[in-house]
Amino acid sequence: MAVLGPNRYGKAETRVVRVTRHGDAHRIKDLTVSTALAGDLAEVHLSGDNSAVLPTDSQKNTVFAFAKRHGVGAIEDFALLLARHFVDSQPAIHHARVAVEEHAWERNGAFGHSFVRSGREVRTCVAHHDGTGSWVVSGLRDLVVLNTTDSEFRGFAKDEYTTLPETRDRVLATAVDVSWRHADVSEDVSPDVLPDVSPDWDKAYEKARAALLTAFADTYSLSLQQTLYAMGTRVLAECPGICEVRLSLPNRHHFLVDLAPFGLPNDGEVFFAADRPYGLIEGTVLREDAPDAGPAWE
Ligand SMILES: O=c1[nH]c(=O)c2[nH]c(=O)[nH]c2[nH]1
Repeated sequence: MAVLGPNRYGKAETRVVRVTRHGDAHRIKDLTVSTALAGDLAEVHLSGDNSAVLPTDSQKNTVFAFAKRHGVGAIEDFALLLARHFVDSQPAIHHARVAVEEHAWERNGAFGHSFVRSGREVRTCVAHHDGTGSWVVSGLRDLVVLNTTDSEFRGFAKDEYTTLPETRDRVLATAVDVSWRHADVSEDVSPDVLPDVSPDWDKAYEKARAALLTAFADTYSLSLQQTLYAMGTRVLAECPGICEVRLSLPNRHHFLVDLAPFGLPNDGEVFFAADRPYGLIEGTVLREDAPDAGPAWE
């Protein structure tokens, strides 16, 4: 006998660009939005009764309509607005998860209407709402950083397969993929209304990003694991509203090239930047008194 397990459905990766026109000085928000709804959805799976199913096409349309109707400020507010809307408007839907990625653009010179896609990282968030509460995780990915010194890796365990030489000076590089959980998301659940009291998402983002970058640069690293912990603790120290930080750090290995065959020295000047395989260092840093995460990480 089979039974239906956990399930959800939605529209993945709706690409929406919202232009705001203030005279000649335009603004753009470029987002990828994914919705996922869960609730009383057994019948659609078991008997094919679609009466509880708001089509994923309608979910996509809602993203576009809300971008027009409410505008797009911080992506966390947009995600919460959508999540609350689906739960509040669909009797069968008891849980909504909305993930948003923001792709950064910069002004192209002094032109008000012209933009250059930025080489910056992608800003991310995931909002959950279940009718009684909301949870928000914010973050970023593809923040590529590199230190040319102040990184060692030695004293590690060795077995018969170990060939890695110990080093007291290496390049340390990674593409930061990080999410942080906000402890103090408003419980205001009124439909289509932004919460009265919500964290200043943009300020928290800039503070967390600055903390990550500073900790990466000023930590004398004995391992990427140690750097990960330093980055997580720095975010918690700088951002009181954040209670948990999850980091995923690929170790972008830079191998010193042997130039001796060409009669050349190589005193930490020429490296081979390998793309794979790569070490993947992952970890969570959280406050001792962090509240229960609920569905925040689902
Ligand atoms: O910072 C590092 N941590 C490791 O666990 C590891 N393993 C490895 O081969 N190089 C490194 N570097």
